[in-house]
Amino acid sequence: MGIRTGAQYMEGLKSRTPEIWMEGRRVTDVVNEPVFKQPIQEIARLYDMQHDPQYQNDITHICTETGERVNNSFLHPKSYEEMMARSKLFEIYAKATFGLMGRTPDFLNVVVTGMAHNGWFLDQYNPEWSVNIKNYYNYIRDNDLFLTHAIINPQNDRSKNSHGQKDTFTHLGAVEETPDGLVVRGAKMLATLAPITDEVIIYSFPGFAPGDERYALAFAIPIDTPGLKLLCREPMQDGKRSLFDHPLASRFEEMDALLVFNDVLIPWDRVFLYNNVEAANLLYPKTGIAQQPAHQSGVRGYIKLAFATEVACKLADSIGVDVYLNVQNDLGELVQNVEVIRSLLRVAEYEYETTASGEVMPNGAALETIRGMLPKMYPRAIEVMQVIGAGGLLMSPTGYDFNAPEIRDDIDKYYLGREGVASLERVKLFKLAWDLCGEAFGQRLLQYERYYTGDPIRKRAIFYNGHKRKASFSMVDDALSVTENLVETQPKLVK
Ligand SMILES: Cc1cc2nc3c(=O)[nH]c(=O)nc-3n(C[C@H](O)[C@H](O)[C@H](O)COP(=O)(O)OP(=O)(O)OC[C@H]3O[C@@H](n4cnc5c(N)ncnc54)[C@H](O)[C@@H]3O)c2cc1C
Ligand SMILES: Nc1c(O)cccc1C(=O)O
Repeated sequence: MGIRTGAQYMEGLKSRTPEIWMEGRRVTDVVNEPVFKQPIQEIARLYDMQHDPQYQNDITHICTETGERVNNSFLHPKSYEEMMARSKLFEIYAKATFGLMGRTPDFLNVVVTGMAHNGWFLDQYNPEWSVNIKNYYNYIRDNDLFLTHAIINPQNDRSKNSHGQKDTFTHLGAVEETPDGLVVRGAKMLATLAPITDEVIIYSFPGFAPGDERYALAFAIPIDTPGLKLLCREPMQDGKRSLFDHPLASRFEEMDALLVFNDVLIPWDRVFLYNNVEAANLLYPKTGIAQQPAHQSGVRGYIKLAFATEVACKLADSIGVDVYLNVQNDLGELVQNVEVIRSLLRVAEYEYETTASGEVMPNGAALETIRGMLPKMYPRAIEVMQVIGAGGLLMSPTGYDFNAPEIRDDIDKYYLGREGVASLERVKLFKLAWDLCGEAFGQRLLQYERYYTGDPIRKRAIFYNGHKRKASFSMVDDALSVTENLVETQPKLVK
């Protein structure tokens, strides 16, 4: 089959019956559910772009195995050119959502592609696992499926491991082995976009301890597998708020869900890892699913940071405050931050690494630096936007007010911006900014940038410890070398 259209993606959603709970009710018609309607359209647009002559050659390629056209996120990069073909796709998809949808299909496609092409790692433990993940990769590539994932345990008692929790099956664990597959029970979070996806893949960041064997799992199942419940958080837009008043929140709500597994049967051919703490801890670092997804999220984060910076600059210009030094200083800092991420991306791509199995990966240190800097830079961009917008962010009329003839003159007169900026233009800009820096929608985007890639504190500590292991500190040695034997040659202190 190969690439799908947006309509085929939506037909796929209609063909499934996932158990979705939101605001205390079952969601049975996800395509027509107001909360999901527009986000589905945004994802459908990404699928349609694969058929658009303007984008097709930049975001898809002909699969050498099947001869079908498939998305570039399924490329297993064996050259700089193939790595850059993925980078181009990441950028085009990110620009289509201003970087505000973090878990677009390309993200997990990259994860599964990485896992599937590093089967050597899984073969060390169980050769069936590498066959299963490779077959799964072929399946989602050839059917162009959209995945969600949940790799975090529910936030119960973080001072204890999974086997130390009060209830054995709070964290998702294996209950029993059957001839047909593995029965699992418990929960995982935080499956972004789960209600509007086709499948879910489960695995974990490193962190298992001896005794956690039953929780050391990696598998994938259809999102409507019997026994799987999706418990959604409170929606951040009800699908009825106008595009005028909420130009971003009304389009890009990325629903997050807790996944609850009630004795769900995972067919053996969908099990990629099981009952092995060492394998579960090494899956992430050893199969490239730390580095390769960080490329996609680095490009996406760059677009999102650049977008937020553009909004802050336009906001300041619209009310004439970017004539002042303090504002110029703040905006200059944001623009430089964007340049830092852009430069790090180029360095990551120019200084790519090739693995023993011939996989080309963007430079790990540069990607890890992006991973550590975006959680600081994006909140900074939002803070500057809030400081510049000041009270004006709370002082906007609604689209309905513009349509009220009795007050239209007042609106046009008192919501005017600087010379040349009509009230409609200024108000639309401030609404764009408010969605990013005021709404719950925008706060989620900020929290996303802090935590989407794991805990930045622990990731930065891992990065430092890795640096300490690898660095030579040779400059210190050089500087100290001139002072060798100084004590012996030191002239006696004569008072
Ligand atoms: C908007 C958003 C979308 C997300 N989307 C997804 C997704 O699609 N799929 C997915 O699997 N995950 C997703 N995540 C979850 C993300 O992976 C986690 O938020 C991240 O890994 C951090 O884990 P946590 O949120 O449970 O924080 P916790 O680990 O509970 O940390 C809470 C606080 O305690 C501290 N802490 C906790 N444990 C330790 C420790 N052992 N040592 C030191 N400090 C500790 C942390 O530093 C932090 O300050 C998403 C998160 C967000 C915010
Ligand atoms: N955040 C990630 C995820 O959710 C899955 C795989 C990798 C990552 C990552 O950022 O490294």
